[in-house]
Amino acid sequence: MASNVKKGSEEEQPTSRLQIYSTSDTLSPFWREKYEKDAKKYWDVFYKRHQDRFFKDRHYLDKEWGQYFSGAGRKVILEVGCGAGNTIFPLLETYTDAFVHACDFSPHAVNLVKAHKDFTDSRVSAFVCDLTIDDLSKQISSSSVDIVTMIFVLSAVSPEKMPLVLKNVRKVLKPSGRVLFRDYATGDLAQERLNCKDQKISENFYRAFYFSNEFLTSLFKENGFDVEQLDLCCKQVENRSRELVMNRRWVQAVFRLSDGTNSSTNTEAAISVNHLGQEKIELDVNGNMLKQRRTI
Ligand SMILES: C[S@@+](CC[C@H](N)C(=O)[O-])C[C@H]1O[C@@H](n2cnc3c(N)ncnc32)[C@H](O)[C@@H]1O
Repeated sequence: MASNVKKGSEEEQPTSRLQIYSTSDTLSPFWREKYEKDAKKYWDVFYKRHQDRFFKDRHYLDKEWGQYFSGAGRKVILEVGCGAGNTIFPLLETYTDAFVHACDFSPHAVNLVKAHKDFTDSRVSAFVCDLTIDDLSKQISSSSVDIVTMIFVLSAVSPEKMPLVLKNVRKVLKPSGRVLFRDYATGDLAQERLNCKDQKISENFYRAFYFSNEFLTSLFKENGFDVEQLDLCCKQVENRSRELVMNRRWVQAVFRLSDGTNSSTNTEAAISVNHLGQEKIELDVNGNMLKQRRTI
């Protein structure tokens, strides 16, 4: 996180309503409607206020997914919910031939991307788009994208509307394309403690969805994707000055367009829990342990 966000400041404390979505929660109609109406506005205010200082550049992408970005030919990437560009600019730097489409429903976020020192029209097309409403194929040719990056964006969309995002993305993905996904997992400290600054989008506005393996697998399968890989990643982060041990959990996954056949065998083998630097546990689709091994 950017150093200008003060640790332990008033600003980080939830002062009002916190709405956490989970597969078992039901939102009251009032809050669902209010969130949907206000989400775009609040994210836009968030970027107006924090500019490009809140999220850190994501330098792990080539380490985690290099095999998908490299290879023959110019790769076309679509970053959905691009924010200030913390995913796209590290990618452009590493893969010097890549072309990136980047969209977000916050006009301020898209302007930050366009104002970035590494932005150039010949390599980036940045545009405003609400993924749940606007048809991506009006901006990008159908079946032309090699890789869609979905980094901490689907958790910002209400569960009822997630299928709309996946259907939208499907239109522009090549048949051989992949969706690279990373987002909050159930049991993340922010879900447990409800006071993490990551959750605060604006005054009185907090938002998150936490994915379970089962929910994520069904969501993508029901919308025409197969699971190629799915890891539950867990990391303990210690903050000595505040005497806190924080359990961060996120899901990292790769999806491809469904070929229409039943690929449950592949899916079972691919799903794993990865306690970083500690152990790797392979689960079947129902979360039962198949194998456990040390990774260090
Ligand atoms: C946590 S930020 C992640 C930004 C970026 N992917 C990154 O790697 O840093 C989530 C982003 O999703 C955007 N977003 C949320 N809902 C959206 C929607 N329905 N359509 C387009 N963008 C959306 C927000 O404006 C925000 O920029």
